Amino acid sequence: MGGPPSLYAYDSISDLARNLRAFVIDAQNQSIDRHDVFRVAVSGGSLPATLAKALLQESTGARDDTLQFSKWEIFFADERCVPFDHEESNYRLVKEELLDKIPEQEGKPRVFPIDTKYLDDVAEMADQYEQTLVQQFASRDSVRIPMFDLILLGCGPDGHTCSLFPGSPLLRETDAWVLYIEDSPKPPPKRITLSLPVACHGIKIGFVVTGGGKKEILRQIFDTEEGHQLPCGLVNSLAHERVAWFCDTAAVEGVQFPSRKSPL
Ligand SMILES: O=C(O)[C@H](O)[C@@H](O)[C@H](O)[C@H](O)COP(=O)(O)O
Repeated sequence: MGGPPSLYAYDSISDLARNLRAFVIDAQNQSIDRHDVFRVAVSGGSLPATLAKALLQESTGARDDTLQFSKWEIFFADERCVPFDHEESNYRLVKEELLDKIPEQEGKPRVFPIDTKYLDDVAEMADQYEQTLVQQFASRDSVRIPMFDLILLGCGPDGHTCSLFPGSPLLRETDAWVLYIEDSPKPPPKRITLSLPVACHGIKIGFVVTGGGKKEILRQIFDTEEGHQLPCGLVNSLAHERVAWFCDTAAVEGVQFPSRKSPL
């Protein structure tokens, strides 16, 4: 039995971004001290923009406020099966919101996009990305399942995360690391996603959720038994205290589960 996840709520997006920055840099420093690399998985949706607000702020120069992007390896928690330059591409979003704006002196991360050259064969796309993860994780650490240093996720209004949707058979997968879906309820229909065990296998997992449109689903996820069965609720139940939720006050309105301010 692990402890409960942490729920942080802020009055403004800039407060949220400041605290998310501290959380990410703390995870970064611990990872670099541990194995000289920081392996992060990111999702799409509104997350890349909020993450960019957090990471592109000016540094105070202190170690606990310094990003070492040259030690970062960025992976994708999910991707929409569209070309890289398509407006729905998560890679494009992360690139335009964040990667292209990192100041040169902070170094360049290594980026591992989900290769979309097999657009007609989504099973092949998922296999290829699993091979990328095998090369980056298993060969180095001989692991049964990749362990990211940090996984950053969003929460859909139905409680989905990555491209793992409520009631999907994909939620029962225990073996494969990377899965595909061809009938996603959120467009576009074809998507690639980390499996639930991999999405829960981060040393730290951070959800970023903002706006009043999420308050009902957050209430379900945190305060009800049924909510624990939703994909986001399953991440909470499987990863326990390794999970931190960064929300604004609009998103947690009506949530009984106690929220706090500081992640560190
Ligand atoms: O590519 C995607 O669609 C996602 O990775 C998805 O899981 C997203 O994170 C949630 O739908 C939340 O999206 P919002 O933050 O935009 O609501």
